[in-house]
Amino acid sequence: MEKKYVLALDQGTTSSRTILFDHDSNIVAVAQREFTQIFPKPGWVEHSANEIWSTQVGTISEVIAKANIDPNEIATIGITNQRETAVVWDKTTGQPVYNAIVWQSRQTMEICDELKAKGLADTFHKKTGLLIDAYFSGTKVKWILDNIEGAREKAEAGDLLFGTMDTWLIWKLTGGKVHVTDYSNASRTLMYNIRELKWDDELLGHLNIPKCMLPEVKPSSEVYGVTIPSVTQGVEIPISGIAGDQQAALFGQTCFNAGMAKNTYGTGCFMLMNTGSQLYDSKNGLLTTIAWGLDNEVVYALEGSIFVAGSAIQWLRDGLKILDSAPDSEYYAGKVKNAEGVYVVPAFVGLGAPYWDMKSRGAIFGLTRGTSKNHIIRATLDSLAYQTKDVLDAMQSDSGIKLDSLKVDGGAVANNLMMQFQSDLLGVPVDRPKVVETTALGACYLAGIAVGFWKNKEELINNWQLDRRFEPNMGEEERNELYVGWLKAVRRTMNWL
Ligand SMILES: Nc1ncnc2c1ncn2[C@@H]1O[C@H](COP(=O)(O)OP(=O)(O)O)[C@@H](O)[C@H]1O
Ligand SMILES: O=P(O)(O)OC[C@H](O)CO
Repeated sequence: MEKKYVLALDQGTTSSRTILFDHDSNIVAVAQREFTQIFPKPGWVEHSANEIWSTQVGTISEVIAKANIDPNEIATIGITNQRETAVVWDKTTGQPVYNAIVWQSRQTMEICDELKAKGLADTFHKKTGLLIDAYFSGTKVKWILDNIEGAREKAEAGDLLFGTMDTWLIWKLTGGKVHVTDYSNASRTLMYNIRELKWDDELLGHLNIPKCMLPEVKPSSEVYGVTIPSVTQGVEIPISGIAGDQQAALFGQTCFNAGMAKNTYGTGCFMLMNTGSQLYDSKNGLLTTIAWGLDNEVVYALEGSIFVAGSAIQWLRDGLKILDSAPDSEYYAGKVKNAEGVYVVPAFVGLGAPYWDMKSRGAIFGLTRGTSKNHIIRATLDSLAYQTKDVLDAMQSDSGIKLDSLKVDGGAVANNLMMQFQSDLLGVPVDRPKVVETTALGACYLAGIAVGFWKNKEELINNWQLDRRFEPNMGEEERNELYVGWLKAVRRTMNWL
């Protein structure tokens, strides 16, 4: 039967999505299921790996039914995922030994402090391109082995497996046969040497993690295995693409050349710049990471990771209950001229790039008797733009490359007011593509290339289409004044705990 489609599984922080794309990169059908966010203690964030699996597999059948296609028409599957989130499971029973510890979670802060106190920051940084921070998987795995009774003995006996969500899903999709990840996900674990492309024995020693529990690391585009028919409507479908969601979005935005960058506004906000074969050692708090492995080469990226972006809008909705829905934020924010001196610093789980302060916490500044909920909503939206300026400035300084426009994507870019403010604040145009599901698209491209559905990446460039360009419309003086206020506000949240 003619292969007409590629299926992308996008396992995000708040929902599992499956999207069916055709050969021209059009979305044919989407299914999405949210899952429980577990907050056992302040600053801790966990997910049930079994619920992640059940929501993801549920969306596969849903999408096939919605699109009304024969599953035999699906050429292949690409996987993309929230990165760093770590699960450890028993390879015989298939049961996780503990919840998945989410990238945002701060429960390994003490382990990080201990590693830093031993003077290991440079060693980890040189080998992994990362910093010692609770964000990355390594200390999460150590925490599970240290805290769950019997886990360390079992891990050492080879009975437990570790995976990020790509690895977990592929293991489940293949009926427990395949235990793999790709370079882009491995590069977020704090255990992978991004220069020598191997799990690093010295770092594993410092973290006390047995190597036998780690997945095999592969390029981002090759056939890793096939699904068991029971999960894909009675048909075996190859799985041939894997990338962490932010790297997948870089690929989906067709940022194939060094110097090209994108910014994704989802739960968090992540700016990545393709740096080709070059590894930049950031002087400004950015990470060096692997973008993808393809065509026998590894492409590197510079990354600015912002922990709280769209989730600050969710906080307005679910925490403060001053919004019914995230899109309503645009309406309320538009009722005021600007934030009128109010700044929201959403450091709910500390601050990521470029500050890297696990001990800062969120704050609202500049309140007066005239402050309304509209100002707070406006200032919360503005915080996405300010945080983006922080990382863009760092990136331009590190790379010496001045961007003449910024490609954006992710759920929150639907907000026109926020996009306009972003362009005003950066002083460069902001380009929003027609398909903002670039994460899923990137996974789809990587998978499609592996099986010849698309010839090569050059064929994909023409599929990128502009939806809207936001042009800057703010004077230099106003921009600087606003930004100075933001920097002052951020400084005051730091080292709070
Ligand atoms: N119109 C909007 N304005 C502002 N934020 C929005 C809007 N629509 C969605 N969001 C935010 O975008 C996020 C969802 O984006 P998505 O790319 O699906 O995230 P993720 O992949 O991290 O789960 C949510 O945090 C939500 O609050
Ligand atoms: O779920 P998202 O889209 O916010 O992405 C999470 C990141 O991969 C965390 O590093």
